Amino acid sequence: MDRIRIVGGNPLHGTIPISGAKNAALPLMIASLLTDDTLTLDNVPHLADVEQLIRILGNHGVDYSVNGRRERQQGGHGRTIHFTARSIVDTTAPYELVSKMRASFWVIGPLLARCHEARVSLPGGCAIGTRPVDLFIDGLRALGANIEIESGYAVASAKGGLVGARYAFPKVSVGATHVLMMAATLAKGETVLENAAREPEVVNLADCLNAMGAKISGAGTATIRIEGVDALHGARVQVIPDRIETGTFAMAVAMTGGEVVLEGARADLLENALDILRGTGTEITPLNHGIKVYRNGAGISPVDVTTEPFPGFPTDLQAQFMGLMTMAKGTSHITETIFENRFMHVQELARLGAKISLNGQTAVVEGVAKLKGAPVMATDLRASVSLVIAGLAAEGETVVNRVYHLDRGFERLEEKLGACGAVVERISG
Ligand SMILES: CC(=O)N[C@H]1[C@@H](OP(=O)(O)OP(=O)(O)OC[C@H]2O[C@@H](n3ccc(=O)[nH]c3=O)[C@H](O)[C@@H]2O)O[C@H](CO)[C@@H](O)[C@@H]1O
Ligand SMILES: C=C(OP(=O)(O)O)C(=O)O
Repeated sequence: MDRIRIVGGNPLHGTIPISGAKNAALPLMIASLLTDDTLTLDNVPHLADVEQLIRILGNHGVDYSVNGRRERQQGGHGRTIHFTARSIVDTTAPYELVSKMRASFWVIGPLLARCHEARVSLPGGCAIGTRPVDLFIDGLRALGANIEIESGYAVASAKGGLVGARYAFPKVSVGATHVLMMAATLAKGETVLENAAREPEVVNLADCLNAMGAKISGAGTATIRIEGVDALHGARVQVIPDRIETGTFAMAVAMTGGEVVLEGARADLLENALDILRGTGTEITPLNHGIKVYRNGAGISPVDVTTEPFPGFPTDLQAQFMGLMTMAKGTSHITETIFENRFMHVQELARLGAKISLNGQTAVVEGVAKLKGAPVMATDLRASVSLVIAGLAAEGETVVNRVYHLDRGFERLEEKLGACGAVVERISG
């Protein structure tokens, strides 16, 4: 199993290209199931989750072809992938494929909308909480689907097709918003989704569906209206830059000091996190083509943070921010409100010398003057990268084990950090 070895202590200087967002690319790829035409996506990151979803979509009959290898080799932005689902050859998404990642469950929406039936294994994904699917089931039932859980599968049907309805999410869910929005595009009549997720990835998906002929308004607000249409057609759509990768590298610079331009990053996708970072003493300057991040030798100020649905502070940056706070000049409180088990990095950061105690869903982080390198274990995607950036700031050698988590969500991580002066290498096997 691959490991990442880091020798910490170097400030970061240079330019890091920001990749297309994993969490935007995945639902866009799934949207290809809604049409027999070709959906072309630009700026698709090269990640294990994307490759896995290609396999899952292939099982349903989606063909794909990839361009852009040359640009990628030259450090350019992502790949262009054409997805074509001429016909759906199988409406079952089997356990072996779906159990590896959460988002694969989302095929249930388009399959039901287009084929009026779906049999989808209950999902896997990062082990950061129980992650139920009740909202998907309730929402799709509101659109007229019959759904039962049988032997670990959601078995769904909608004879005669889905029918538009009003559905108010009892809790904000990104995935359930994606799925209901996709399902409603081909339903009869109007669907109104209330208390919908407002994440930029939802807006990216709505823009994509509209480019395919859907009639969606209000994405990015809590109320989304979808007027069902008879069919969708092909389109060409750009995956938005990854705001979590952006925030992660910004926090790395805040930890190590230095100056880095995050090329292609969009400040409007993570205003809240950038404001919080400014509060720690990090200079953040939006540029035309990205964001500049700078921290001089002065210490890191502690800032309290609570994770919230967008536009609040993202749970996917909580672990990285905790890494930063371990070196602050004082105590900070980090409260996780989205996932009940997303503090697995706490004990690993402690191996590097961090002082963190847990009080329910709040971590109390007492800053220390320095971290010291140690062997650590990656437990999930964002926890893994928090250990990498903490390792960059720690004295001496840190080895992060089980890095396959990282490959799900960070494209060319070692290469990007290495180009900015970090000593970081992958040890295979
Ligand atoms: C691939 C992808 O885009 N993953 C992101 C997506 O995950 P995902 O879409 O799975 O996260 P949700 O927004 O659905 O989860 C939010 C909360 O709702 C709960 N819930 C969700 C569905 C449901 O049917 N019932 C229920 O109770 C979840 O357990 C969680 O407590 O949004 C999360 C929240 O920003 C991010 O951390 C993940 O990186
Ligand atoms: C939790 C994440 O991914 P997933 O929802 O696919 O588990 C993540 O991207 O941080």
